[in-house]
Amino acid sequence: MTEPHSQSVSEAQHEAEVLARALPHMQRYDDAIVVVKYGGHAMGSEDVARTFASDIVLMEQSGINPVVVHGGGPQIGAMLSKLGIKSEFAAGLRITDKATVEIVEMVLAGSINKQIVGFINEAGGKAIGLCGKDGNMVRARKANRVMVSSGGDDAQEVDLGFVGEPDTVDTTVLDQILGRELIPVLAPVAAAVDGGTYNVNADTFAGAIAGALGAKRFLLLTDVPGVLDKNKQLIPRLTIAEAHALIADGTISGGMIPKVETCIYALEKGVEGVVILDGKVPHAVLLELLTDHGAGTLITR
Ligand SMILES: Nc1ncnc2c1ncn2[C@@H]1O[C@H](COP(=O)(O)OP(=O)(O)O)[C@@H](O)[C@H]1O
Ligand SMILES: CC(=O)N[C@@H](CCC(=O)OP(=O)(O)O)C(=O)O
Repeated sequence: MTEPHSQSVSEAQHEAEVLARALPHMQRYDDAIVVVKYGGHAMGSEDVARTFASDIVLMEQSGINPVVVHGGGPQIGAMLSKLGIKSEFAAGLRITDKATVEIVEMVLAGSINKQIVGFINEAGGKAIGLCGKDGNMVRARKANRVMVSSGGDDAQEVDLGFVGEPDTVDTTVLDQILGRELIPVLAPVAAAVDGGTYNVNADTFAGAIAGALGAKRFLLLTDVPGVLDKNKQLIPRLTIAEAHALIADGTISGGMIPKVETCIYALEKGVEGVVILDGKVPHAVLLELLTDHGAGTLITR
């Protein structure tokens, strides 16, 4: 046998061993619902988005029921600036006036949603793009005003406009879709309880969906390796109590606060485990679900 041939046999053997090691993980998640929040920063390049889409199809083919909830903050920002509409954030949430909510709906429920649906379908899946309005899935109430400090002592109360908090989640449509080889892809736009449209933070929307579906795992794909400690080192595991302590001492700040709070909400609603991980790492979801070492920060009760 020549050297190159023996090498390729051993490589193939290695690949077979990797596949075999995935079996117990596949069995653990057989028929389980896994909600994956795909953040706007994690979308990165088209190559990364296509790899993500094929991983979602592989999950579905392995007997897992994936539910994708996507964000698109940077993409909304780009469209608003193209149109000359100024946009500001308060407490990590976009202050959303009437003109902005129309663009948010257009970008999230329109272009981004259909792009992800397209990539999943090109990878051999059958994705269905929906937003919270479809089938009355998520109804939202107006978000509370938030306190924003302007540097000095004088904190100001800010009205976020058309920003909503999930009020009720009706899973009828998702119950019809899941378990039938279909992959729901959800945009975080919701109907207002009193009519109209609300812009909902994608993490919050995904947490509400994961909680209502009683998902086994809730994965949040972002642009950092997970929750980092004060020395910027990855914290592989956290309990709810430890997460609260890290928020209180300032280790967790900015956009990571609503993310971790959403994780805590989902865990309290019965989700077994929540993982925050880097969506820009190729095959991040497969690494987490189907390998022994997992990825990111796992938060459990
Ligand atoms: N302890 C921490 N560990 C990791 N990231 C943190 C931490 N504290 C604050 N952050 C910030 O949170 C950001 C992630 O939140 P966000 O930008 O809202 O993500 P996404 O757009 O994916 O929803 C990180 O890029 C980082 O700047
Ligand atoms: C109220 C609010 O802030 N909504 C977000 C919705 C999109 C989102 O959350 O996208 P990421 O996950 O990519 O950040 C926004 O307008 O940007």
